[in-house]
Amino acid sequence: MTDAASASALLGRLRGRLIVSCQPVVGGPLDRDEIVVALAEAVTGAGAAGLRIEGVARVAAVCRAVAVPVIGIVKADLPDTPVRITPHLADIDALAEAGAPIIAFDATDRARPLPVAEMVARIHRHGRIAMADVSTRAEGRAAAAAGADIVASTLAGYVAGPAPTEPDLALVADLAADGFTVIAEGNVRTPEHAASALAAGAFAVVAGSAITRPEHVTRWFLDALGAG
Ligand SMILES: CC(=O)N[C@H](C=O)[C@@H](O)[C@H](O)[C@H](O)COP(=O)(O)O
Repeated sequence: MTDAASASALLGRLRGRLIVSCQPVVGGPLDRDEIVVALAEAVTGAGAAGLRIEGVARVAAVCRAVAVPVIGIVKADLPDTPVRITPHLADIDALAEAGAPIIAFDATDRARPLPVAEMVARIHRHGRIAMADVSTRAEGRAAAAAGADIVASTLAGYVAGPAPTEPDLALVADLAADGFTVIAEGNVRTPEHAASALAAGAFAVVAGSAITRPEHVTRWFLDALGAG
């Protein structure tokens, strides 16, 4: 993908659709490349229009295996910054080389290795679509001003305090009202959440844990039963 027309055609395939994040629990029994590929094949076979995949080797393997657009990310725990999702330019280069047509990165307003504009420029230099994972409307506005093609609610609630358990549909609605291409991501745990996200103005919806992390879903059930 090298031009605006192809980017727009690729995005068009995601409009109003479900994207499934296939990121197994780290270190768990499903945390294997072949299982991520199998999950990708299972959900796309069932109708998922796109995928979100972590790790360069996994992005390459999934891009070879399926025909839907892949959002590629790299996660890294760094000593000097809370930014974890695709923190470096080298990550962008590797994800582009692996074949991801969309590259997502942390675009929060925290101590960061590099300015958001530099990340977007690098993604565009590879002819890829830049997806900014944000936690607030201000971050979404700043990312869009820096040239991001998509803003996503991925990090809402994850910059401080306890991890959220519901999608931030107010943020989705605010970003959509600003006129951005918004992906609702983070704690979309039910089909009703997904439908509500589209109703709030999302362009597309990502669901992850609810589909591809059975350990988390099991915990939700156990908690509801007051068991274990
Ligand atoms: C905060 C963070 O690091 N989010 C990550 C981003 O890639 C993933 O761990 C999430 O699973 C993904 O965003 C999908 O969200 P959920 O699994 O809640 O449907």
